[in-house]
Amino acid sequence: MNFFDKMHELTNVRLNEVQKQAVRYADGPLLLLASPGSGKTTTLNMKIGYLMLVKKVPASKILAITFSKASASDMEARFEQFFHTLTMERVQFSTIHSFAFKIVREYFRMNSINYQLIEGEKGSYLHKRNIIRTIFIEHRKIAPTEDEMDELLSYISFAKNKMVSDTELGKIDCSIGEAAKIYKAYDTFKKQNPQNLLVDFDDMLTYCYEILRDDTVVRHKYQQLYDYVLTDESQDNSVVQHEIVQILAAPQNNLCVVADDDQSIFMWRGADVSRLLNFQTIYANGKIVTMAQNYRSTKEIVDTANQFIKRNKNRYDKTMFTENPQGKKIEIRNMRRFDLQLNYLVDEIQKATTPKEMIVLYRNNASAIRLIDQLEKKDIPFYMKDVDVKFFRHWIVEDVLNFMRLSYNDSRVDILEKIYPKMNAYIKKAQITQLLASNDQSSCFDQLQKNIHAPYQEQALRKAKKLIKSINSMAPQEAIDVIRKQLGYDKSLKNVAERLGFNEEHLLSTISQLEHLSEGLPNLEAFAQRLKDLEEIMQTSRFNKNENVVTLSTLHSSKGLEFDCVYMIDLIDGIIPSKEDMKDFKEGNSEKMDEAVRLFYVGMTRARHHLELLTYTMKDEESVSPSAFIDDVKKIMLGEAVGELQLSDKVLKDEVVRSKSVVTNKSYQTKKVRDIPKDAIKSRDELQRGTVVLHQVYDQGYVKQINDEEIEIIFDHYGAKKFMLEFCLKQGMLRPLKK
Ligand SMILES: Nc1ncnc2c1ncn2[C@@H]1O[C@H](COP(=O)(O)OP(=O)(O)OP(=O)(O)O)[C@@H](O)[C@H]1O
Repeated sequence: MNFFDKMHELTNVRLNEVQKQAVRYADGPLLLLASPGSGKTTTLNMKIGYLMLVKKVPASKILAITFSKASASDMEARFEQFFHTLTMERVQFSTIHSFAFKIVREYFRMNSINYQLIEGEKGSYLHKRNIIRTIFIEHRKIAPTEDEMDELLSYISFAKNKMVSDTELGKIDCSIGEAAKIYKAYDTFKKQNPQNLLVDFDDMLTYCYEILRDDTVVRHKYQQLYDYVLTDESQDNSVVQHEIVQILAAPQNNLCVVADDDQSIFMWRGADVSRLLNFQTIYANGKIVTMAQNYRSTKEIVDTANQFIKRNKNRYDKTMFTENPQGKKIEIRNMRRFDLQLNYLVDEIQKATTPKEMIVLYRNNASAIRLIDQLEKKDIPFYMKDVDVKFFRHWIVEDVLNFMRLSYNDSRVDILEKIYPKMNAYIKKAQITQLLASNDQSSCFDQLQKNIHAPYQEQALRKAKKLIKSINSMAPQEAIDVIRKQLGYDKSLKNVAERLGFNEEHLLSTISQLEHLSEGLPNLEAFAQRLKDLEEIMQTSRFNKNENVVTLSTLHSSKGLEFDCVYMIDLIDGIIPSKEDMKDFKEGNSEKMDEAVRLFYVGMTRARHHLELLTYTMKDEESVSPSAFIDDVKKIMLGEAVGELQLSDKVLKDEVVRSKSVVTNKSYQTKKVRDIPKDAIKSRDELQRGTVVLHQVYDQGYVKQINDEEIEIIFDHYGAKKFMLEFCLKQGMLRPLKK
């Protein structure tokens, strides 16, 4: 009996002709282009079995590399299931990181180099985040916000993974001033003691690559160790990862690269799909086999997704097809309002007999907050993939809670100190400093009345005191409304967004989410408790993994999964595609738009039988436009040609007017660089001791000291602060005060 018949008998899987061809092709470089659901994991496993059982290759000579831990264990489990009766030998299934780290550890040991890992385990002073934070403060003279930290971490990781040279660092899109300098300082810091290196996850890859490149002994050892190298999910590999694989497979190049360029969605992490697109340039004798038969989804879903992805031009042209039955139509639901989408979804989940066959997909984690609130209220359990509790730690949430805390006791100057610039009481930093120094236990507002800095402050303080006291006995929803509108918090958010280039819409939507979460709660304590509870519910949802419950996931985390029913939600312009995707696209750069299309495609192809695309036209009293991708899908379903993307003008106009960016998981690429004001001070000659200036962030102040490198300004509200002069001039941070 031949190998394939035997496998059919044992596993009940009969490989198709293309899959067989991929299995048999053992010698030389092979790119196995696999459409979603085409059985790539199945084929890869069969190939390993074929190498061992037919070609008699010892398991120790085969290296199988995957991108994530989950796929390494998934491959191993499937291999075990297929072959446990046929062989006792075990193949090495590694993630690229664990394999690289093995080589690095061994090299360091041999050369008596000590190292310390600075990523993974939180809390230590020498943690990657802490080091970068300290360097940021040294350079920028101010602490980074959480968003800035995330953006900087992404930037550093991206540069490392893309192997960007020092001279090219400045060309990477990043809104953090001096990002390149911080990057270099971080790298230098890690290597300051060559006998005791600090190593983060990205360094494992870079060191591994450098060792393999430069150390002939180590390189030969590993090249001889493995006769066959196979890599899964290779569309997610970054430049440095591709380099490592390329060296390991040489010189015989018995390399099998399994990938789907249409599912490449980690460009923002440094994934480099061009390596796949240039496979036959890299390997002149490289063979490309396309596995396009989808075994997962109905014909309706496969055909629509296949047409949809063809919108992207820079890809291997393949036509996904299926022999599965036609199935139901893809449902497109355009609701009038966001909350109707929410109600509908909760209803659907509640009605489902096997909720574990259901997944809700969204682009941004923020989409899950109100959904889990509703699910919890209805006592519906769920499993959340890659839990992200950032929302509950957001500074806006902390601000609102601080307003509420102050309402219990307005003598708490420590709390007032955190929120005074965010309310319209004209309180200055110097006044807070005075309050902190005094031992007075009376109301902060009463104390401030004794020392007002302008006549108009008297009434403002009286009003603020009254409002803050009043919110204590209000229902939380009403209290938040007072904080937003009467205490001036919304206005302060708009100011922050304008000055720092934050996404105003995202800030307002965060506070508006909070307001919704407070609906129906009786008092402020209940509100604070509700936030804690929701965070805990989210965290503990991981224990529901194998239960009969619905799964919630970002589109990014859904790769590799399959479900009977898939609900893709919040499909509006501004989210998918995001404003940045649309803006770049209009300006002739389609990279980000192409990735958004792939993300949408990954979502669609998770569904076996039932796919619903949900959108709406109103959110938080504002009109929004259904995603341009929904129009595409509609046209495909009606058999119409898909033309130019019909992007919503409204979103783009808003973008221009408000000059703000959108939040997605791709922070380093999506932040918009703030426009430099026309009247910004550009020369050092315009500044001297005593010059009164307006700073983009801290408002009015005067120059206390200035030299060629630094400028120190005393601000009316924030006291003394030092800045790098060059940065201030280049970024237009200072403007002259108009008389
Ligand atoms: N030749 C075949 N005949 C029948 N079923 C098959 C065949 N090959 C694969 N399958 C089935 O198709 C489904 C999808 O296979 P697999 O999970 O390997 O796909 P995939 O290519 O890894 O998908 P994705 O890229 O979307 O994650 C599995 O249920 C698998 O058993």
